Amino acid sequence: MVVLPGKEVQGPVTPKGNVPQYKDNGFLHYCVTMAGFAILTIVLKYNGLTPTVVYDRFGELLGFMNVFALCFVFLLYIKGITRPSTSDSGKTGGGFVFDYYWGTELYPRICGIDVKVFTNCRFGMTVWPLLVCIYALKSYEIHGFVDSMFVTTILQLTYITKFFTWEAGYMHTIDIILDRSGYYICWGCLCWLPSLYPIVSHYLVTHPLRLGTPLATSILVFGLFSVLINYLADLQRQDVRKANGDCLVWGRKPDLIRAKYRIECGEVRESILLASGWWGLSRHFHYIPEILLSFFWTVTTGFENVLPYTYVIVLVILLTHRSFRDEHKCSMKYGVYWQEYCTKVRHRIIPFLF
Ligand SMILES: NC(=O)C1=CN([C@@H]2O[C@H](COP(=O)(O)OP(=O)(O)OC[C@H]3O[C@@H](n4cnc5c(N)ncnc54)[C@H](OP(=O)(O)O)[C@@H]3O)[C@@H](O)[C@H]2O)C=CC1
Ligand SMILES: CC(C)CCC[C@@H](C)[C@H]1CC[C@H]2C3=CC=C4C[C@@H](O)CC[C@]4(C)[C@H]3CC[C@]12C
Repeated sequence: MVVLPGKEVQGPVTPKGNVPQYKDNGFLHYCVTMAGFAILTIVLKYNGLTPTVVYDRFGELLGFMNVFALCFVFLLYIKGITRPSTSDSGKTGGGFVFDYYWGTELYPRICGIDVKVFTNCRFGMTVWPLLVCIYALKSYEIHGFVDSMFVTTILQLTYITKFFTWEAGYMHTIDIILDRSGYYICWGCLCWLPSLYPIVSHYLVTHPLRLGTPLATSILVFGLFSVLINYLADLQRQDVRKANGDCLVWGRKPDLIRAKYRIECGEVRESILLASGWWGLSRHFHYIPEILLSFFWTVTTGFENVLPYTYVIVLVILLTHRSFRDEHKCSMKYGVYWQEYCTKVRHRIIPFLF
């Protein structure tokens, strides 16, 4: 976060009128981390050691991370009250338990390091691919090449690589602009994400399944297609806003709503809501390929056990709940303009159904 070069980018203006600054070096960080991991793995191998010790002692690591995260969240709670980094901070009035859960600061920084970028991107989203590689290595040590592990590894790594190419876009999501740095986001990214998100790879170490080339290839192709759609949808709204609507969407002039909103100091600003392309099919169409992808990387485990499907199930709940939270936020922010968008695009996630 500190040493690697990157373009300075700005996040969206906060309710208190602050404009957070970021260094866009996420993709470089990801490449350096993965290359570092590969080199260390080779060095360890030459010395008769292996990184798969992380798999063997994962319970202990997770136990430590839990204690660390709970203490860290408490320190953030104190910091937000006594030494906040910005004016987007303070108690909510909901009492200690709620403030501990929700956090007391939107953009805490410690020694110049943005805490949420660290916990969400540089820890949670970084530990995930490392664990996926470690579990794949462990499986290889025990069973040799297994196609189900190969397919799930490729799909998860492609998805995570996609995330890092788009990390600056993530700075515009509700995790960053709405959720404070408290138990929910912080413990979630330090403990919940590393234990739940790579669960399929963890499961396959002890439950290898030979799919055969036709099935493995089909799952891989469908999975890669799902990542592509999800990526294109996220990119579409970003590109339309960057071009201020002066561009083509699916070969046509885009259907736009120029939505006005007011920030807390009373200043009026304008933003674009895209009502065509992926964003004209439903208001959160991009959640469908996101869920399908997780299904494809999980179906590699077969249908014997529901355990590896935990992530897919949680994701369906999380994204449905998120669509409500996000729409509440947009409706508060844009008022009649959001209603206009909802009238044009009637369905929330599944076109013609929901
Ligand atoms: N695997 C996981 O655990 C999860 C993955 N994801 C993925 O992360 C990515 C981003 O998540 P997402 O929930 O979309 O979060 P975002 O916050 O990026 O999306 C919602 C925001 O986009 C803007 N917006 C909404 N509708 C439109 C529109 N029609 N045109 C232009 N802008 C619009 C609004 O922000 P504004 O205020 O700027 O107008 C809205 O708050 C997705 O790919 C999603 O699938 C998400 C959650 C969990
Ligand atoms: C405490 C728990 C019950 C809940 C924990 C929630 C968080 C760990 C997760 C909530 C939203 C998640 C994410 C949102 C969007 C993302 C973009 C995507 O491209 C990659 C995944 C992620 C960063 C994802 C990560 C976990 C959450 C922050």
